[in-house]
Amino acid sequence: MKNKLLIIGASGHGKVVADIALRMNKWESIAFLDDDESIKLSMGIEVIGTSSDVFTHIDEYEIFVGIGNNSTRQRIHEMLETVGASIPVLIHPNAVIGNQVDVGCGTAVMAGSIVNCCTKIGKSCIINTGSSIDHDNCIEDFVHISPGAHLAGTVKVGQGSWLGIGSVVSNDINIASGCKVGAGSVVVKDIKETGTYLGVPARRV
Ligand SMILES: CC(=O)SCCNC(=O)CCNC(=O)[C@H](O)C(C)(C)COP(=O)(O)OP(=O)(O)OC[C@H]1O[C@@H](n2cnc3c(N)ncnc32)[C@H](O)[C@@H]1OP(=O)(O)O
Repeated sequence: MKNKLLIIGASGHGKVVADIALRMNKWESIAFLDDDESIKLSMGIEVIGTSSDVFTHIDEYEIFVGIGNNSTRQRIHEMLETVGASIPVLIHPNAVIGNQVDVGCGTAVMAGSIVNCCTKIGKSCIINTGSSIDHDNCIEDFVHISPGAHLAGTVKVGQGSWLGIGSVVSNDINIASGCKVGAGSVVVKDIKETGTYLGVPARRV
């Protein structure tokens, strides 16, 4: 493990990621990269360059993508994997992680979230504040489970899907890849096709 952490993205999501890293107390120093060159400091943490500078830091830093947009995060995460960067998992000390839970590299698990036993979470996911993911779920790579979303047991969420804030997914449901589930929506049937789904019960729009 390297003792420095570099976070790509210094705005909202990146700051929450940095906050987790500070609380984990594993790294001697933390810095940001951000493509907005006007940002020099974020949360009191120095912005030391833009994302294209990442290659010069790979030997010295562990690197984490702190960008909320799923496809942008996927693109940068996959590039980092290609060049052999060391990518940590960030889990807030006040998250609850059950037995036999796997969490992939580049995933952030935020404060107050609960991941119950025998669940697999892929790489570069966001398990956001106060969400719950119950037993035997399979959350594929690059998924974002927004704050306060609740997933019952044995749910599968396909790659790159985004479950909006406060959404609910009933048990034994499969959600296809690349879907958006709107804020407060309730999924009670399998979602088989990529698309945007809203409402109670959630329907495609
Ligand atoms: C820490 C953080 O901040 S993490 C981020 C958390 N943020 C979220 O979870 C946001 C989730 N996003 C949403 O729910 C969005 O509304 C989306 C992505 C589902 C849709 O966004 P857009 O495509 O921009 O849709 P838009 O806002 O134009 O709305 C289209 C229609 O759907 C309706 N609508 C939008 N979202 C919802 C919803 N969640 N439930 C019910 N209806 C909705 C709108 O009222 C509008 O209806 P109208 O045509 O009758 O006026």
